[in-house]
This record gives sequence, structure tokens and C-alpha cells, in this order.
Amino acid sequence: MTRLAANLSMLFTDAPFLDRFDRAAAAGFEAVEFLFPYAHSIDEVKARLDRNGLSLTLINAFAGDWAGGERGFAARPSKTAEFAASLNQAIDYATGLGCPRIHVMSGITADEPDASACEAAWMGNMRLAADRTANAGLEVSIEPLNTRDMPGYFLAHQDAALDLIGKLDRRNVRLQFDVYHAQIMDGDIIRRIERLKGAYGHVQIAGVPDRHEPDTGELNYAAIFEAFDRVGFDGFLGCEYNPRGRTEDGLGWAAPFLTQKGA
Ligand SMILES: O=C(O)C(=O)[C@@H](O)CO
Ligand SMILES: [Mg+2]
Repeated sequence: MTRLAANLSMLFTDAPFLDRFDRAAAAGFEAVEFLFPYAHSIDEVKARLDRNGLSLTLINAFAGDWAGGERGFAARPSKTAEFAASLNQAIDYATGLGCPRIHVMSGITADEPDASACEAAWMGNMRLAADRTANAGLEVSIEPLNTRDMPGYFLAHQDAALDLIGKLDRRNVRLQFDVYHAQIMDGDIIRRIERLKGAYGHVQIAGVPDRHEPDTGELNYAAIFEAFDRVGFDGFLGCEYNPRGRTEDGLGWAAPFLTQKGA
């Protein structure tokens, strides 16, 4: 069964962040995800989830100066203190908000002088993340990002991320399988959904190549939804795209999977 989560960092962005929860629920979503809730208290965010009966599927740990180009710390040898602080904060939010999963970003490492030091930093930081989140009953996700949108990011390919997860040897770290990034970098989406079954705990979707609604472009999302069903994926598909216009006007493709309000 296809279950959708609205990504509130990208959908309904004509409204202030806290009002996006109301808009997502009114549009028929039962779940949401977002990158960084940290400008708001846990209580403020929880009140919006509760009053709309929404569950939360994913948050990101703080990733640094986003506008300045930072994209997390895990693979950056000089940022271990920032990493630990962002992890503790994210665990507090995830626990307080009933969110099962934290996306921990690895960082831009293209300019780091020593690639092996980046991998060593990643291993150490991610083991810390895995162990602390496991104690809190949470999962960590890592996400390869396409090099067109995110040049220099530490993780770009699905198989490379899987290799790192294998070396990490922690059961609560899994892939965040973003179909948009995976198609741009690796392709072979249906076979990949089958082959990586169990290795991804969260999925995100968007049209390719423009990152708009998943109803145009080079991917056949009806077949992709069927493939996730066929392999028994029972998590949420995060709608992480830039709407072509007002979010609600572009939700025709999602209508079969949204709660019909007033029905
Ligand atoms: O850009 C994406 O895709 C995401 O999922 C964000 O969390 C940033 O990595
Ligand atoms: Mg994503």
C-alpha cells in the first residue's frame, strides 16, 4: 500500500513552517517529514502534529550553515564536536516528536585534503550516531545525493553507501532511498528497489530531471509504487519535490493515496 508523507521543507512553502502541518493534513496527508525543525521548540512542533493527527517519519540532524553551503558534518574530520552536538539535539527532537528516524548528513568533502581521513571520521561519527540512537530506539538514515545538485557531497552512489553501511556493522543505520537522486546517479530503479529491499528504511520521490511532482519526466511512478508494494516496503514515501505551483494544485497524482476529507 502506497503511503505518502508530505515533506514540509519543500511542500506548502508559501505558508510559514508551522502552518504547513495544517495544510498537509487538509490536503489528506497522514504523515509529514522535514529537514530542520530547530527554529521551533519541540512543544510547538508537537502541538501541530497532534492537532492535525499527523505522524512524523523523518527529521534531519542540524547540518550547519545551509545558506553558506554546509551539508552536515559526519565525514568532516574537523567537525566532530559539531557532529556530536547536532546528534544530541536531533535525538531530543526525534524522541519528543515520536519520530522513528534521523537523517544524518555526511558533508561536503571535495575540498578535504585527505579522503581516507574523511572515511575514518564518517565511521567514528556514524558509530556514535548508531549507538546513541539505538539506545533511544531510533534509526539513522544516510542518503546519497546527486552530484549535479550537491557537488562534492561525500555520498553520491547507492552501492558506495551500502558498502559503508556494511563496514559500519550497525543494524539501525539504513539507506534513505531517494528515487530522484538514485535515478540521476545510478538508474535501474525497479531492479534496485528489489535488490536493496530491507537496506532502505525510508524512501523519497520526485520527478526527474526537474524535481517537480512525480507525474512527469523520465520515471514511471505507477510502476515504481507497484515495485515498492511488491517487495513489501511498508514505510512512507516522502514527497520531496518542488511543486510547479501551489502545492495543492499539483496533488492530482497523489489523490488515490490521500485521505479524502469530508468523505
Ligand atoms: O535533498 C534531499 O534529497 C534530502 O533528502 C535532504 O535531506 C537533504 O539531503
Ligand atoms: Mg532526499
